[in-house]
Amino acid sequence: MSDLSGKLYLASGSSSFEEDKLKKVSSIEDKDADGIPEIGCLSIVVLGASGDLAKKKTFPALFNLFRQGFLKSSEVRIFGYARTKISSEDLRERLRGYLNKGKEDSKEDSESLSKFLQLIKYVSGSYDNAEGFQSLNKEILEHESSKNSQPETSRRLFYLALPPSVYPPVCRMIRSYCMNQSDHPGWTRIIVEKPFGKDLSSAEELSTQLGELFDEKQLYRIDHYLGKELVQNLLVLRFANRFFLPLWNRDNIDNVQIVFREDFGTEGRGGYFDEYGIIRDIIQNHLLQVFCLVAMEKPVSLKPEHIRDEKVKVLQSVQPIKLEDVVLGQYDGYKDDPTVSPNSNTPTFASVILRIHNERWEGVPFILKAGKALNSRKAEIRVQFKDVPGDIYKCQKQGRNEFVIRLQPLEAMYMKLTVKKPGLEMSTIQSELDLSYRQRYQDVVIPEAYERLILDTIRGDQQHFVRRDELKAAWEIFTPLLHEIDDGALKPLPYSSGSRGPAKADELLAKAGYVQTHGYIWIPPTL
Ligand SMILES: NC(=O)C1=CN([C@@H]2O[C@H](COP(=O)(O)OP(=O)(O)OC[C@H]3O[C@@H](n4cnc5c(N)ncnc54)[C@H](OP(=O)(O)O)[C@@H]3O)[C@@H](O)[C@H]2O)C=CC1
Ligand SMILES: O=C1O[C@H](COP(=O)(O)O)[C@@H](O)[C@H](O)[C@H]1O
Repeated sequence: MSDLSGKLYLASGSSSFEEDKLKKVSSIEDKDADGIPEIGCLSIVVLGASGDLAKKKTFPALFNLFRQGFLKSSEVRIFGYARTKISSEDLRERLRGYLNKGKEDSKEDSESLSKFLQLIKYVSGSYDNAEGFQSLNKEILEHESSKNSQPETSRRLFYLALPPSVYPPVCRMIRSYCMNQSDHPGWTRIIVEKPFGKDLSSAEELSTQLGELFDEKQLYRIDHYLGKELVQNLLVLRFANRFFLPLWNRDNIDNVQIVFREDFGTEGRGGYFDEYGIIRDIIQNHLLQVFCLVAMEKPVSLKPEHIRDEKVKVLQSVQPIKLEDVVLGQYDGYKDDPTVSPNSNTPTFASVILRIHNERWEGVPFILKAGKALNSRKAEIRVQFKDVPGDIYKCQKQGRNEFVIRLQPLEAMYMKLTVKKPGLEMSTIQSELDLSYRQRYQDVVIPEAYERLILDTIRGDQQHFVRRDELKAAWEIFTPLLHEIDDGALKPLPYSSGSRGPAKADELLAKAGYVQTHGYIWIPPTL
């Protein structure tokens, strides 16, 4: 491998550890989505480096990419930026504990951690004045000149791990002081975190502000659910398997559930959460993205724009949400958090039925359900099929066929089906065809969502990021309901922490046509 100046990476001072890793990296990493070589000096700036997301997700993802050879010491420098006055060494020490998790024993990991930490430099400054960003730019330029990098080939990635209220000033500062001077093949790319606005008008306002500063091609609106292994598998599953093609429609499918459950509350994030609530935190983005991939039509090709075109179309086919199709809940004890308003009307649980007005899905309810402080932690898609017509085995009493995609934990797909009960008698039972990833792919470490999405950004692949019109269509669906909640017209029902959520949600599910299978439970296989 060589960069544009003809330097050989493997011969340019890389450690043997990195060399080994580099050899494992497939050649695809060297090209971006347009086929442009993805090499050259890379500066990654984490804005909000002192925060929660940065330490829990962003830096660990960068470390994993480094360990696997996707970020090379010879090219990369990582800059943390925030207002907090700490030194580079302080930041490295803060991060060490988070990056070390589960890896303390391996000498190889501890060496690579030290090397990774050395790539990090911290710059302190405010989010709305020139001085800090000029210092940041100076550091980036120093890095670029130390690598003899020209603007034509330099790459600058800005990760906004910040509250959305500061996106506009920060983006103005980046635009004014920190842009790479060339867009081709060098670049400047910006990753923005959700929530992108609070409703349709605020999201559009934010999109307009960012759109005045950057091209859509430079903006990567991250939704980390799009980086999860089984979410990335959805289109493959649907469009590369003959099994599913004829079944995936209103003739065969009775209802679809997309469910997110957490067994802990808002812990430490009560102030943020109370302003947003579960619909803005989880349903309008994460679950709706999954919904798109389950319900959209086949794209013309795998080009990011073709996929995103189909996502927009299905979102635009969603009918206005009816209030009778919504159940909200708030767990007991939520308001004990001093950062939460004592009169809060914010839902920590919601079950919402979406109905699609198109040829494939007319009449099939999609139930999107999310809750905090429930009795388990999992995220899954549950596709329930209709009853067998002319049921000579009386299977109906056993329960319906279901196809379940378990996004987390313990990634799996299983199909619940009726089989003959083994033995002399002719009777039927529910069983499953099971593809459990931990058992089937024992040697594979499933990458973290953030890891994959940051790598996609470096490669210039926007497929798994939210496009502006997609975001608008998503807010169009939920804004009327959110305004009803914000105005207090819809109240959350109380539920006990550690429960299934409000009983009304199960009633809504039954009303939507979901038939619970009694006496059957899927048990993830053990190795
Ligand atoms: N934390 C998580 O698990 C997740 C977070 N996100 C999103 O990621 C982004 C960052 O989240 P998170 O790290 O939790 O946020 P934090 O509240 O930890 O904020 C990040 C940093 O931003 C600065 N900051 C905080 N509040 C303000 C403010 N009002 N004005 C200016 N600067 C401020 C602080 O740095 P300093 O004071 O040093 O400048 C802080 O360390 C948000 O958009 C969030 O919605 C998305 C998914 C999950
Ligand atoms: O975006 C968010 O996601 C997390 C859940 O992410 P997961 O990958 O662990 O499922 C959620 O806890 C948080 O409230 C929300 O902001």
